[in-house]
Amino acid sequence: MRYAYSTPAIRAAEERAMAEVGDGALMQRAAAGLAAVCGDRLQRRRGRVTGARVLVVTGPGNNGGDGLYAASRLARRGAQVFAWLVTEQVHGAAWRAFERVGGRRLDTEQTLRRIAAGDFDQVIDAGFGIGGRAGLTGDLARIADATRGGPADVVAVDLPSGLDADSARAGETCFPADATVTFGARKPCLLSEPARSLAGAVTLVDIGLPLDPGEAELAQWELPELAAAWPYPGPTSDKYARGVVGIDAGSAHYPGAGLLAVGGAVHAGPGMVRFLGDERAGSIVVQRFPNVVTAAGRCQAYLLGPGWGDRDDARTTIESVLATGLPVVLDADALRHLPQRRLEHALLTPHAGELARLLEVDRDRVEADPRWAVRTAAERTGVTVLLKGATQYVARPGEKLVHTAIPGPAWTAQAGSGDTLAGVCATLLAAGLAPRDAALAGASLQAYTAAQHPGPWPPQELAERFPAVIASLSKERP
Ligand SMILES: NC(=O)C1=CN([C@@H]2O[C@H](COP(=O)(O)OP(=O)(O)OC[C@H]3O[C@@H](n4cnc5c(N)ncnc54)[C@H](OP(=O)(O)O)[C@@H]3O)[C@@H](O)[C@H]2O)[C@@H](O)CC1
Ligand SMILES: [K+]
Repeated sequence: MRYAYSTPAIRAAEERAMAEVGDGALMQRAAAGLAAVCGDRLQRRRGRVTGARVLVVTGPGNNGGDGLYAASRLARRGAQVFAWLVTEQVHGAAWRAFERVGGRRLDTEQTLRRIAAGDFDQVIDAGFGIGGRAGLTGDLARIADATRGGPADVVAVDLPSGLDADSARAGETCFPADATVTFGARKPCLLSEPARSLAGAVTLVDIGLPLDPGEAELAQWELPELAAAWPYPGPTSDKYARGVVGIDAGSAHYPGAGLLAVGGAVHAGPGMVRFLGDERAGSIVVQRFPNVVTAAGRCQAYLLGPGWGDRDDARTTIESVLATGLPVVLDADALRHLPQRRLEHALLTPHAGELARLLEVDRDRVEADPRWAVRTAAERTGVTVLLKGATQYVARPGEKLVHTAIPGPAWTAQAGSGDTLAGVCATLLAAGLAPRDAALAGASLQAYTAAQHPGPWPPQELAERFPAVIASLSKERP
């Protein structure tokens, strides 16, 4: 599990740590970790650190201090180090250390000229860290622009300047990095798209911040969580132990949605799938999946909504399934017909547009603050909510911590992916997983499968790769 902490939590932990080890020690630990990563990257690119030309884009606060101290360490390994100052203000002790090793200050025009000439092997972005605000202005924006796409390896200190540490937003202007070295704990921006992609490969340096996962803002699943949650059958499992899923998806207008939802469910390993939707959709489903049953009967979880379109009995269908008290995934068109009361046993799986409609806000508001949106929806509806998208957030009512699924490539951003995912989640509910784990496991499986099989696979073909991935995951089980 990867945890991310908000800036106030990190600042509070920093104070506790500083009370113990004193001022300065944390920065030295940070600078040592940063210099190690920068040195390794130089070594890999050019064979050695000696002779490398390194520019530190130096901000006025401690982020700038980290960068200058790290550059001083690289200078002691033979690098030539330069600094461009964002303002005249600079961390005094770090600046003196930088000057002592022969570090040189460049003015803006010299810096831009050298960047344009491809003169630097590495640019250390030590503009702003957790004290930073979204967006860059003035000469710093020019320098970031000039560096972008050039030959220098860009290493961000703590987080890329121009990002807001606590937000998923990418901002209009920022300093995209090839790698980010972050201190003490990950920041929410480093786990949330679109900000996440601007940070490159993230290394977490332990500087001894006393942080408790109970204070975390975000928790991202990794393979061990997925493998541990996945319901592998035991030696005596029968189809009811594995779970029977009832799927009402698709319509005469959208018969494909039924097929896609069933495809997701079938390839996630249910005991049985009952197709309870439109008759024409049902005949296509059975042709493709003869193991699917169309007769009504015992189910252990349901999926309602994909490809329903407009349907007169939407509300009554939802109510009758809710009345069973069995777990249910409410997806797509079912989300337009939710009862106006707190629900139980349901998992809602909206994308940003559907969540915006649910919350009666603009889609921009959801995209600007997805954690707020998913938490608010969970509080209002009383059930677990999975917000689908480039980062997939899961919130439960009464819980501040928001989880995210294992991230995957944008190949899954296509029509039909949501239908498939809803089928997987329903299968996991039928197997007895709690809604939060079903949401995280379903979304993680789909993303991880797409990462293992990159390319424009249609969702139904990606689903056909689930079984092999599920089998291989068993190696990760505790
Ligand atoms: N936490 C820890 O344990 C440790 C933390 N460490 C390091 O300290 C970093 C935090 O340092 P920090 O508090 O000095 O703030 P920092 O990010 O350097 O910003 C400086 C000032 O810049 C300004 N400013 C911001 N954005 C701007 C913008 N877009 N355009 C223009 N100006 C802008 C803003 O001032 P304002 O304008 O708001 O008055 C802000 O206060 C942290 O990220 C890590 O690298 C490590 O040393 C190890 C231990
Ligand atoms: K930075």
